[in-house]
Amino acid sequence: MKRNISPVYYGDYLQLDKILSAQSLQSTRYGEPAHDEMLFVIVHQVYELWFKQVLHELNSVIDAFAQDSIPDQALISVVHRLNRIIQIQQLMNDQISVMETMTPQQFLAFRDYLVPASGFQSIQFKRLEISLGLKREFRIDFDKQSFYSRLKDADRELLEGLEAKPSLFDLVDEWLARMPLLKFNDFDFWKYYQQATDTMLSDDRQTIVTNTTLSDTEREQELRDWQSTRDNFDALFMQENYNKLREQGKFRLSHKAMLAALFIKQYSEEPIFNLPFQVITALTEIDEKLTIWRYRHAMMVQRMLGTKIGTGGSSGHHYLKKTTESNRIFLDFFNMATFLLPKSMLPPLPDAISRYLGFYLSQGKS
Ligand code: HEM
Ligand SMILES: N[C@@H](CC(=O)c1ccccc1NC=O)C(=O)O
Repeated sequence: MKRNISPVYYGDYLQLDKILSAQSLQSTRYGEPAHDEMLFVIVHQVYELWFKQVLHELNSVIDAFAQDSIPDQALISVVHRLNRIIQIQQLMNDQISVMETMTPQQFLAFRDYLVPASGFQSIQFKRLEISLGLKREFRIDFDKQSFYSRLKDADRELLEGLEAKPSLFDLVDEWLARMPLLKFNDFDFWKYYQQATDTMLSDDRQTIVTNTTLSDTEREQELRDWQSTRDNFDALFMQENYNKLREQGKFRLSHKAMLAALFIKQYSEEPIFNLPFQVITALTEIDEKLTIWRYRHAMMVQRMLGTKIGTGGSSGHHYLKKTTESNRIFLDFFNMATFLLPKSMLPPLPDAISRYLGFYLSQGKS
């Protein structure tokens, strides 16, 4: 690495003149400055800086998955960057409590000056959602319209351009579906898996039927839930059924990707599956942390505004709470746990396959 020729000065390097003179308060334009508006502005600016860093990491991960093939070295750096995103998300979730040191009344001192701005117009947040894989058709109605009506033309065009590109979800789906692990000459893994899961489900049904503490209505409900789990299992082994449920929105991953992810989760301790397993785990964590952020933000809004409508025109708390469930992206990675078997019930892999999966570099002591 080359050494710098001219000396660097801390404040110049970080362009603090720009950052530290960028807190102009709306309240000063209309009267006495509201003391707490400074906190409100700075907290938002800090969020936007972290969004920038998260997008920087996320875009490099998207680039890696967009390549024709992804070598293990690239996956190592993908996992590293995804884990960095997770740590930043933790910070962003914790930061809600700093905002919550402002009381509702302190907020009301300057809230009216903010209309009609709101977090809806955070382009970086929307970029984050879209790049991860939130499709417009999944958004709730109010939010679908906000795309058209509440943004400046240039911002709207930028987001629409991004919606037309493959998201991280799309690329991960393709990557999983391409995995060559599912065909092993004469060993039909899924047939064995189906038998094992049949046993597990029959045991579950028996438990419901013989549970004397359940009322008739409770038992009927549990049996209905059991049947729905049974249907999901059947779909797993029959592509046509799977695709039907997928059209109804029960699954989002493609059938092939779902099977690959399940295989990876079941055999996560096999060395060649471990990195893909870490990718799946990190994406699950990112979805969970984003959902927690949405929930904490919605709670903060309830605390600040009760049931008042938002400055952006939504119903406020009610709208935000709904998005915590409807805007999930990697939900399949959570629900997949339904299909997991305990290690003791797993089909033993034939010798040739385990040898293929293992790293036979270590020879053991002789
Ligand atoms: C006093 C604190 C806050 C209140 C009362 C509040 C309130 C709201 C409300 C009511 C909405 C719905 C849009 C509307 O109709 O106005 C909203 C959306 C949003 N807010 Fe906040 N907010 C607060 C702080 C923050 C902070 C610190 C951030 C961090 C960047 C943020 C980011 C967002 C984002 C990204 C949305 C859009 C969410 C979506 O469309 O799913 N908000 N906020
Ligand atoms: N939507 C909020 C106002 C608000 O929080 C806000 C306003 C301008 C810029 C960012 C905001 N933060 C998040 O929505 C409200 O209805 O009070």
